Amino acid sequence: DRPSSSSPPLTDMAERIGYITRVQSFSACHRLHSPDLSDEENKKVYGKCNNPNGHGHNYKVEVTVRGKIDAETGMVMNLTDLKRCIEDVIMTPLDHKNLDKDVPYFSTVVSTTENLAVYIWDHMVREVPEGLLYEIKIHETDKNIVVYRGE
Ligand SMILES: Nc1nc2c(c(=O)[nH]1)N=C([C@H](O)[C@H](O)COP(=O)(O)OP(=O)(O)OP(=O)(O)O)CN2
Ligand SMILES: [Zn+2]
Repeated sequence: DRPSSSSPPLTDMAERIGYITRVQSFSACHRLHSPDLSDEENKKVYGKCNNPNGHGHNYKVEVTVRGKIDAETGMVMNLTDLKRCIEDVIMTPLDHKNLDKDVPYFSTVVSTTENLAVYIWDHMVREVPEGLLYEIKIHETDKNIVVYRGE
């Protein structure tokens, strides 16, 4: 039977799932050079991005978490906490750095945006509450965008 207009609104007991995203930009330089290829092959594969002195990007990263909207707080997680995770995982180790020279991970892994997304995922997944990390999306340029979801 339909509740009368005077009855309190039905509390929605269904589990509601939300996706929240925080965006952060950072600047870094790199050179696309695979240790598994010869210098000639590197030049062939990466072209101008293999120039020895490297180049820079203003990367824009979108970190998305997915989870239940908490009935009491109304939050999937506090975006202030996500901001701190981004500071620790992205800004401190990557901002204004040379990815290949300042980040040990990229001393043996070519610093493509795909690999950068994997790096950020692997470190972010340890920082956010278990099971919540959904997606890392990186805009390397206005035209180049990479998505990684932990697969
Ligand atoms: N699959 C990938 N391909 C390329 C990557 C990458 O990370 N993954 N990265 C590069 C270079 O880093 C380069 O800086 C970006 O490529 P490009 O689009 O050529 O950059 P432009 O500045 O030339 O931008 P346009 O506006 O398209 O000219 C290359 N490939
Ligand atoms: Zn580049």
